[in-house]
Amino acid sequence: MLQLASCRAVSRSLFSGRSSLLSAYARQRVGGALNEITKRGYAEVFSRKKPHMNIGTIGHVDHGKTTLTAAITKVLSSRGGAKFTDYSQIDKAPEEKARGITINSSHVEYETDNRHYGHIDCPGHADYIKNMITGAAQMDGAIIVVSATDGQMPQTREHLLLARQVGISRLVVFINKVDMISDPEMLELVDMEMRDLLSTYNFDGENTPIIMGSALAALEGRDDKIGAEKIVELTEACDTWLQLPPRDLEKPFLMPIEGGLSISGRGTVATGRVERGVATKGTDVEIIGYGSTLKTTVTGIEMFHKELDRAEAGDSMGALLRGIKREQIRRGQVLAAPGSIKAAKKFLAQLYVLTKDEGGRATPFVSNYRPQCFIRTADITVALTFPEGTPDADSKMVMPGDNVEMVCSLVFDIALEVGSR
Ligand SMILES: Nc1nc2c(ncn2[C@@H]2O[C@H](COP(=O)(O)OP(=O)(O)OP(=O)(O)O)[C@@H](O)[C@H]2O)c(=O)[nH]1
Ligand SMILES: [Mg+2]
Repeated sequence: MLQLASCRAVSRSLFSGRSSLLSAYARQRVGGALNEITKRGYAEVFSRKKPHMNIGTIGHVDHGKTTLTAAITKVLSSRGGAKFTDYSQIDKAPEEKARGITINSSHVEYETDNRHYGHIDCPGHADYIKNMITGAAQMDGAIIVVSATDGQMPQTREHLLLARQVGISRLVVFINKVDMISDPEMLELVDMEMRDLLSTYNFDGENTPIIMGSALAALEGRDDKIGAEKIVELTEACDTWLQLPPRDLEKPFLMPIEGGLSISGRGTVATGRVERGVATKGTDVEIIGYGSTLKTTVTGIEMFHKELDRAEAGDSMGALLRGIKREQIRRGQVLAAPGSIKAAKKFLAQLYVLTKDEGGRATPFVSNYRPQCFIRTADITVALTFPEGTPDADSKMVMPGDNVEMVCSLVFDIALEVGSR
């Protein structure tokens, strides 16, 4: 965990007559890992009648996150709150189909009576943890899926830890595949273990809602008692237990860029979730990070295939940018109000080194250790050294469990400010 202590020198609509920006976006899906806002929408103009919240599915590989995502859209679609998004529309890359696993995180949307949700289905496989972190970093709350047949597994624990680190404070648990378990004691055991594990990672283990059901039964429209009814219970638990975070509407606009694409005849779009502030058509912004700071103007905004006049903190959006080439946009940059934030390569950070039990390292490290550093959507190599004047800096070791201040040197500059995590 890393906290910046100080920065040193250290619709027929918008694009009239043409297909919408984000559907072109979904078609392009360059490099696979782009923020892929669904092309299915139920209205041309995005409605703000219900509060919007970003959630998603996390948990160990094969425990049923994608099946559950599809099942939620199916059950809510029967109540008019979603367009059904089938499993094959979520895991749709050829490699995902061939291997039967999620690699890229996918965005879907649905509505309950109380809220509009953007939902990111994350991969569980340990090899794709980068994509999970980028997905989770955009969530306000999450559903952790755990299979009743396996109970908690390594990525159940790792995802809880990472969820905590990216700032998710509440989760709902879905114990899946209960159709395969006949012994109720087994389910009780998984329930108890999950509550313990939640508490271990500083979530509220006692009060967190745990729903037991079968995502597959719900998706296949059978066994309603463990299928559809449990999905409804799950969405109700999300509505009541997951809290809408305060949105920073007053602060200068900032959107970490998750992806970019070019749409011929129209220009370049940057996508991501707005972290703070508000943008409208005509808002001037800077693109910051990985080199020079570029000045541009937002000329169009879409969210879930729908036109917006304004995007505000918490929204996942695509922003059409004037005079910007696709190559000038890169995941890890930010779009920000001019002058509100600067890029830096070198900074002093407060570090806490996780212990092995907490999901961290088993061994110490020394000066010049070069781990991967995640800052907003950026994923970048950093070299860690001791501050000037540290005695025996060359041989000094940092142990798991230590709290230390270290100088961080990134290989590229990234938008940073005091207090960044
Ligand atoms: N019996 C049973 N099988 C299920 C259930 N839910 C999911 N499955 C099966 O479990 C397998 C994995 O499901 P996925 O939804 O792909 O799992 P995932 O968590 O998204 O996997 P990754 O994204 O690769 O981590 C598939 O074969 C599903 O059909 C369930 O409730 N009961
Ligand atoms: Mg999946």
